[in-house]
Amino acid sequence: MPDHFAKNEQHRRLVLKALLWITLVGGLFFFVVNLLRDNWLLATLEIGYAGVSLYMLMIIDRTRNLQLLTTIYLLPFFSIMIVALSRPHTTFAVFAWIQTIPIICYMLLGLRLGLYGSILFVGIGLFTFNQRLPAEQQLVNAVILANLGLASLAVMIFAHIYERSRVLNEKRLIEQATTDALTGLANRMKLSEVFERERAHALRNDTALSLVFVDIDHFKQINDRFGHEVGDRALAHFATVLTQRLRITDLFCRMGGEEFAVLLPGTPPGRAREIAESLRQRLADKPLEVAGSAVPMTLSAGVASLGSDGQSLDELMRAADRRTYAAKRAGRNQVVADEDEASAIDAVPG
Ligand SMILES: Nc1nc2c(ncn2[C@@H]2O[C@H](COP(=O)(O)OP(=O)(O)OP(=O)(O)O)[C@@H](O)[C@H]2O)c(=O)[nH]1
Repeated sequence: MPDHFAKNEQHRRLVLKALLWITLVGGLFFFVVNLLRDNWLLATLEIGYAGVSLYMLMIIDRTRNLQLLTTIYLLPFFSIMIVALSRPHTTFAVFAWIQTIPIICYMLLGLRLGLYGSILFVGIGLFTFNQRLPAEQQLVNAVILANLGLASLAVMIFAHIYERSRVLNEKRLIEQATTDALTGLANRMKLSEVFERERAHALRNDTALSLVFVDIDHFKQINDRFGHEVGDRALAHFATVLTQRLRITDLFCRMGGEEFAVLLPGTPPGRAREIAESLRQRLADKPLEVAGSAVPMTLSAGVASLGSDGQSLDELMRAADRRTYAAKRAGRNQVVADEDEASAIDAVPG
C-alpha cells in the first residue's frame, strides 16, 4: 500500500477509535437511563451498540479494510440516532447527535461519502424531528426547523472545508517529500514506492522491468568553470531534456547530486539499453545554452533488469551502479548493459 494511503488510514483509525470509546461509554450510560425509563427497545439497542463498540476497539488495529468496517459501524449508529429521535419518550436533545453526523462522516469517510452521508442522515433526522412537532404551531415549527437545518448545514460546510484542506495539505506534503526541488523529478523515496508497485505488477503479469542508472560526466567541471548556479541550471536542463524522451509510465528520479535513475516498466534488458542509448544521444544533441554558447554534457549509464540482476531495488541499483562505473572507466559517454560488458572493461588494465 502506498505510504500516503497508510497515513490517511492512520488518521481515520484514530478518529474511529475516539468515536468507539464515546459510543461505548455513551451506550452504557443510555442503557441504564433507558432501563430506568422502561424504554426496552432503546436500552437493548444501546447495550448492543456498546458491545459492538467494545468488539471493534479490540479488532480495529488488526483490520485491513477500515473503510468497510467504518461503514458497517456507522449505518446502525446513525440509524439508532434516528430511532431514538423518533421515540416519544426521548427528549429533543437527541438532535445534538444528528448535528455530529457531518463531522463523523467527513472525518471517517472522506469528501464524497462524507457529503452523501451527511445529506442523507441529517435529512432523515430533520424529517423525523419534524414528525414530533405539534402540527398546530406551524410558524414556530418552521423557525425551529430552520434553526436546526441551518446549524446542521453550517457544521456540514465547515466539515467539508476542513476535510478538503486536510486532504490538499496532505497531498502537498507527500508531493514535497517525494519530489526533488531543483529538477522537479521524483526522488529516491518515490522510486522505492513505485518500484514495489511495478515489481508486483511485473511478477503478476510476467512482464519485464528495467532500471537505468545515469551519472552526468565530469559535472564538477561545469560547476568549477561556470559556477554553481549554472551547475543547477544544467541539472534542470538535463532533467527536462531527458524527460521529453521518456514515456509517461517511466519514472525518472534524481538520486542525489548528478546521479539519476530511470525505472522502465514493461521493458526488457535489450530495449532498456536502446532507451539508455537514446537518452545519451539526446543529451549530446541538446546542450545547455549559457550566454549564447553551448555547454556540452554527456552521461554514463548502466542497465539492470528484474530477474536477471535480482529481485529487489537494492540489487538492481547495485548492478546498474556497477555498470555505470564500468562505463566511466571505459571513457564515459556510453552505456553498459550487462555483466559481460562490465567484466570485459574491468579486465582491461588501466
Ligand atoms: N550545481 C550543483 N552541483 C551539484 C549538486 N549536487 C552535486 N553537485 C556537484 O556535482 C559534482 C560531482 O562531482 P564528482 O562526484 O566528482 O563527479 P563528476 O565531476 O561528474 O565526475 P564523474 O562522475 O567521474 O564523471 C560535485 O562538484 C558536486 O558539488 C547540485 O545540486 N547543484
